[in-house]
Amino acid sequence: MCGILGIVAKTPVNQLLYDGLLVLQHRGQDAAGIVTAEEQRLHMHKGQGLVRDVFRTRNMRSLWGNTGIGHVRYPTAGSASSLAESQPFYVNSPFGIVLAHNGNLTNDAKLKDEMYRTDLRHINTNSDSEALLNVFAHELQNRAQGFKLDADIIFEAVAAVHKRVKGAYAVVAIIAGYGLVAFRDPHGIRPLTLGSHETEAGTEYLVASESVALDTLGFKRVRDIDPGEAVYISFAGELSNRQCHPTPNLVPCIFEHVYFARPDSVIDGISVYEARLKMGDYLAERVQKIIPDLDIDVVIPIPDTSRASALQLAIKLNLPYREGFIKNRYIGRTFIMPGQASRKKSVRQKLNPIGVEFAGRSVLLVDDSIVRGTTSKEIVQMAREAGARKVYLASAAPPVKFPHVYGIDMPTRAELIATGRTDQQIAEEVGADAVIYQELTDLISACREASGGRIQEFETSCFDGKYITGDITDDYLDQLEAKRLSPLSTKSSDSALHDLNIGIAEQNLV
Ligand SMILES: O=P(O)(O)OC[C@H]1O[C@H](OP(=O)(O)OP(=O)(O)O)[C@H](O)[C@@H]1O
Ligand SMILES: NC(=O)CC[C@H](N)C(=O)O
Ligand SMILES: [Mg+2]
Repeated sequence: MCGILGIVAKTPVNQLLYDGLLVLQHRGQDAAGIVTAEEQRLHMHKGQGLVRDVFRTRNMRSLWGNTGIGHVRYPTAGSASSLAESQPFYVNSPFGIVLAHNGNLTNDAKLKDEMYRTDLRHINTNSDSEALLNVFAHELQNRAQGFKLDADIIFEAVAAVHKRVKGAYAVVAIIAGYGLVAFRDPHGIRPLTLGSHETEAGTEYLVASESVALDTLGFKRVRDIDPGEAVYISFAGELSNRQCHPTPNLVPCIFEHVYFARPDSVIDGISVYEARLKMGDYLAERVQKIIPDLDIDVVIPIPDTSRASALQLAIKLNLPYREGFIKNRYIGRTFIMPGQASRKKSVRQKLNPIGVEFAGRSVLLVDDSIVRGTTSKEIVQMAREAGARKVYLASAAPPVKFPHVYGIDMPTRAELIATGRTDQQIAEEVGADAVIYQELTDLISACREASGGRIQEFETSCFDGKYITGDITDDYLDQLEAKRLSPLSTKSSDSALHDLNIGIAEQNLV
């Protein structure tokens, strides 16, 4: 899952973009990039690593202009960690376009083939986002009359993108000389929100993956961008919008609410925090059913993401809630790190138990999700080493059993701890006395209730194998897995760790 951000302001945007990317850092730790625009001129700086490591003062100084976009990257299925695939991407024709993408395309192989054979465009990386940029560029070029461009032409180009592209895409882009474009796929799988800020010089606009960026940067939330909709904001700050798909249907990714998004964000009108509290309520009922005697002395969250659900679960069951694991604040999220070796090592570096909370007690550990089981195995063992009498493990999400193809790196069934195992076998695998999973219907109810009943359907494929875009076949999943399991792919994602902060790309694009 990546974080994207676009701003059209009245004064230089470099610092706003930097600060905005910092609050979206939880969505991608692999690479970061910013492009700013001064009319026809684009300035880019991007590199591998965290935002704070990629941008130095000298880089910031070169990012001139009152409009800009930014990206933090978490590489998805099919693509490895590499500088070449860091975003935003640039294409010089037509006009000069830069684009930042959150999501994952499911027909990028076909698109790349079409680019080569029909559209005569060169794609130089394995990134699906580069293909997406070139489809948009091609559709814009087909419609532009000479060098003249207006909102209608841009919206027709986005409509054409919707026809050609499948999968998940929330996008911000800049067209040199014109303005900022933002659009969302017809199911709105990935989030995208719009905010504004009034100044004496006029209205400024911000588009971001999560509302937390608006809060931090002093913008007011206007609304979420609708699925299928495109918004165009000229450099002068005039906003136009259009629904560019004939049958848009909001089916947002439920994993944003389980794990990805920050709890202080509001996505499609759902407070992520409230959704997680409700997950805790439902999970409490499951715990009561599976451990009727409630032989549990204490409820302990696995920091950070499970905290809200764990707290609510403890309240509901009338059990004490304690912080039994202390998180090292300098270690990032482990699940989105590339390579299993680094993820495993980081869990131990990240979490350390407080002995007194475990010694002689029966503990209920609560996590938001169990995916590969990397975290669970380590923390159950830590709890035992700290003297716990019994260790139960509850997950606010159901077992993750299917690859995620819309922007989360869960590509092979073999990697998922729930594949081919019963709950009892999973408990044995992680060393717990029992594992208690949320039911999928309850997870959906939690999010539906948090939406006030407005959103009926969620993208839940990693739990039930039902893919909303309708193009995911067994063959597709087999190919994805084969690609992922090839030695070349493993090597590139693990070795990427050693490259962190080494590769930096800087360009003044004219
Ligand atoms: O079963 P696994 O493959 O280990 O994946 C699931 C774990 O990874 C995530 O934590 P992460 O450390 O990424 O972030 P957090 O601090 O936001 O909880 C998630 O919250 C679970 O704890
Ligand atoms: N997680 C994401 O949204 C990734 C975007 C894009 N598919 C990439 O790999 O860079
Ligand atoms: Mg976690």
